[in-house]
Amino acid sequence: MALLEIRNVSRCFGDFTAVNNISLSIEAGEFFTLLGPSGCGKTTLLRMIAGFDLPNAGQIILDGVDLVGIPPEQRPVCTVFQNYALFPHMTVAGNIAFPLKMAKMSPPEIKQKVVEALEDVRLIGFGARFPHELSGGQRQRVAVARALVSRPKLLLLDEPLSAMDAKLREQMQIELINLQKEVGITFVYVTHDQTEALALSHRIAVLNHGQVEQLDEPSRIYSYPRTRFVADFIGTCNLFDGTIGAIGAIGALDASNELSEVIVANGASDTAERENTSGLAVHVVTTMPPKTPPQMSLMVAGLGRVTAALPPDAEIGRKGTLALRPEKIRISAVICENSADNHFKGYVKELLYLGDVTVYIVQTEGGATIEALLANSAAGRAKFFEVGDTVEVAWSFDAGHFLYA
Ligand SMILES: Nc1ncnc2c1ncn2[C@@H]1O[C@H](COP(=O)(O)OP(=O)(O)OP(=O)(O)O)[C@@H](O)[C@H]1O
Repeated sequence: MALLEIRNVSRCFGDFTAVNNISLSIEAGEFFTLLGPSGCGKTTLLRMIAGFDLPNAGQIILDGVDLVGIPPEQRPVCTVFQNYALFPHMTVAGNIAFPLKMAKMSPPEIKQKVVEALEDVRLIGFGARFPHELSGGQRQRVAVARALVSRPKLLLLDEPLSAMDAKLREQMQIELINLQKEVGITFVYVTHDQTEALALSHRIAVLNHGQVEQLDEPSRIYSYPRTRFVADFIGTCNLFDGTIGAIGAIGALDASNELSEVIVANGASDTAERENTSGLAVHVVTTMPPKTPPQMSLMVAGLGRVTAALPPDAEIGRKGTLALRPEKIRISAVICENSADNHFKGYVKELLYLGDVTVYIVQTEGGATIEALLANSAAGRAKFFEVGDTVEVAWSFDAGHFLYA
């Protein structure tokens, strides 16, 4: 059984449903993140785990015990907030010792545990300082130490780094990863920052309108978003609405016959009539090397025919979205023909120089807008193209990810 089981939990405020029948499990030792835009319900869910709020329906089970009905201070759960919430009149050591004093631990034991906690967050030597004598990063480390000192089963962190500048945030992210590994306590982390979620988490639940849209490892969330919302919310993504025009290999897809029901079976060498899932007769036309991944062509406004990897349950005429990350797109000057599966001529409409990379917004001849990302360091050049340059954008058939949503 998982350490934390959230079963069919809902929370309504009047007519408004902030958390809508969420179920998820978190394993012991996981760094688990609730990620979503403002108002998606992540803090409400966290508050219910902590006991500061109660669900209207559902169960929250920690280590086999239903927490609903148990007051916050009796739950083996601690929370770290964005604003640190340290006692200003107490020293660092006093702040960290506070929950141990409340638990009536003996003074020598408290002293020992405070030293260990200061070690955990690399603040040895800071015990006698007051919070106002610390930097933001140091204050948050004290808050984490105070939350961890009583060794809760679960540490909840509500946007703990959002008040920090980018550089400090990155440093604190590394510290949190290392700390979680060292202490082995399960972290449930709330953030609206997708890069933070990708960097920190073992698994991420992406929330939208009070529901989980996708629960997965960071790399899968990024590379295989399950919905259009996830593709759009995590990183930057070109999203092309398309209709499946043909199913088969690139060579066999006849441009003059876009809606033909052509199927090329892997390894098939004969010509034969088959039936597709809708019961229609389809024509097997050619031999494919056994390892060639199945493909399809999509009809996309502004681009025309786009070749893509064949998703499950593909059928001619079915609509969906091709999600294509900007870094998967290549740009070249239109001098020689590009041999990639998909290549379109256009011009650079806009660009954004970001130092290490440049974002190019390319308008294709057909009228589509495509965002591409190029690393600048490779050729030691600041930028490869200028606004107005004629270019070709290209990507391989398996660079994108097709969604039915
Ligand atoms: N006590 C409350 N009374 C009424 N509505 C509430 C209450 N608490 C939260 N809400 C609403 O529930 C929704 C979810 O709020 P929640 O704080 O969980 O969002 P969030 O995803 O954490 O957003 P943020 O990142 O902005 O904190 C919001 O629309 C919010 O206005």
